[in-house]
Amino acid sequence: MIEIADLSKTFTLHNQGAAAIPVMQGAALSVAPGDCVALTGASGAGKSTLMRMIYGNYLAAGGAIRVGGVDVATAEPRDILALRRETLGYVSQFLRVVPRVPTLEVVMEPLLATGTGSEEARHRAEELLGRLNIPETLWTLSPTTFSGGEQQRVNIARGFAYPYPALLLDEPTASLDAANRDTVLTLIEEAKARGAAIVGIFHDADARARVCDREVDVSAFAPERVA
Ligand SMILES: Nc1ncnc2c1ncn2[C@@H]1O[C@H](COP(=O)(O)OP(=O)(O)OP(=O)(O)O)[C@@H](O)[C@H]1O
Repeated sequence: MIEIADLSKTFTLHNQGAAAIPVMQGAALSVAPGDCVALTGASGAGKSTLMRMIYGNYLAAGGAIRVGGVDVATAEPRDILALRRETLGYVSQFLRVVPRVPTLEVVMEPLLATGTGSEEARHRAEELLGRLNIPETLWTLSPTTFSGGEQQRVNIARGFAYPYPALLLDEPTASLDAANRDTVLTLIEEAKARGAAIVGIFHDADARARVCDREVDVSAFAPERVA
């Protein structure tokens, strides 16, 4: 479902005479439906960079990133937007929403965007918000003023509402209490059981052990240093 081959990334520092900093070379990764792969490696090794390249936020310098039938490394922006709508979900660490949109609509939106009827979308959103312990009194309010943990849980509800065939998870259990952490890990298990291919960054080693089938250390993709 996710196939990465010979992927490289260079950052260009425009404020320093366009200096080119290679940060990744020869990255390879293959994630089958139902598999969850954890990206590991020390801080700065390139976990977030790889994740952002898979989502199409960072441009690759070379190589291929196939998600479903689309090569994100070379796809047109409109094809990347279609891929994000129908195939590739991303649970980032922080919720970014349009102000004044109620929580329930924030969670329903990925379902409505892919043609699910509003009754069914509402039902799924209510189920997820309930499981993630967001009080019903908050559902009609915008999440912009919610606590950090509540915003994270709304973000997770939104990310798991639509059954994406591929999912990127950036520290989905960070700063959650034990009960909510358990719910998120169960949601990941359910996504795997329906065949989602998942790539995640999990600093929580126990969470990794529970839901991940493999670990890939991105330090192996560091460019060779010229001495
Ligand atoms: N815009 C940029 N310009 C230059 N270098 C960058 C830029 N963004 C990231 N880097 C470098 O790319 C490397 C990989 O960073 P990345 O954030 O992917 O690491 P990480 O493994 O996710 O780290 P952490 O666990 O701390 O989040 C780091 O050396 C970082 O300094």
